[in-house]
Amino acid sequence: MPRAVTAIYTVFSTAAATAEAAAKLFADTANEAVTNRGRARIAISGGSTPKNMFKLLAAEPFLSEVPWAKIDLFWVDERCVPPTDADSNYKMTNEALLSHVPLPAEQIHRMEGELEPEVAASRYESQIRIAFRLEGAETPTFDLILLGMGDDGHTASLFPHTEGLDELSRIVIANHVPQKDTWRITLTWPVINQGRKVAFLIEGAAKTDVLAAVLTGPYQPDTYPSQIIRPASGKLTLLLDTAAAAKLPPAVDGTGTLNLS
Ligand SMILES: O=C1O[C@H](COP(=O)(O)O)[C@@H](O)[C@H](O)[C@H]1O
Repeated sequence: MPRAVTAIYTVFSTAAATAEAAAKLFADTANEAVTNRGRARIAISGGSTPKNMFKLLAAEPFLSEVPWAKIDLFWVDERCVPPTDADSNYKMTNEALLSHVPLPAEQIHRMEGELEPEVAASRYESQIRIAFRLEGAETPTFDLILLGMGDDGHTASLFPHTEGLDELSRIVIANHVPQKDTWRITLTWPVINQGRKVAFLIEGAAKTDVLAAVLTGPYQPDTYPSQIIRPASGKLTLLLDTAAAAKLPPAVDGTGTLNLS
């Protein structure tokens, strides 16, 4: 039985407004975590969607508002390529964000996509264990996990019908993606669901149908891996543009709620 959660979606008229809301969520959550726990541990996604948010975070007013010195930044997933490759999630983030902000290098925890996938996954799991000071079977609770969604319904690097969807005990895995003839490194879904705040940032008409299937269709996480994201907090946040939200129940004053059971 999937966990019951409330999905709260906010719909913005432009991609720029969606990116600004995501940047605000990042800044507010980082400040809240630093106030409450002295540090903020945030995991970000790659692909193309978060680029505008990263550019906003690298400029005022967010540049001054974000407590960079107290943030540990992690990735939700990575492609198995070197950090200089055009496909690298790290490269995009470095160019749009990291090279412009005072985030200390030792607090930037990148996945080593250039290594053999299993090695990269196990090294990243160790890196997380050290950063979170985990003991034994403890798993990490990120303050914020920012997710994207592909037009095939994948999230993180949990693609439809891949073995990674069955992993329940590890923190990080190498996931073989036959449909792309490649490997990916990814946080596992139980770890994503343990995040204090878990939010999707989704834009564009290419995602309209799959988003409606994920939120309003039957529960088929093997086909639509994004459906497996049901945070333990009981709340799932989605920041959407009008195109992505076009087939969801209409939002009232920009916000809609769906009880996922
Ligand atoms: O391959 C990936 O795809 C998803 C979605 O990317 P987008 O380009 O459609 O925004 C992304 O969330 C993930 O991090 C990335 O590795």
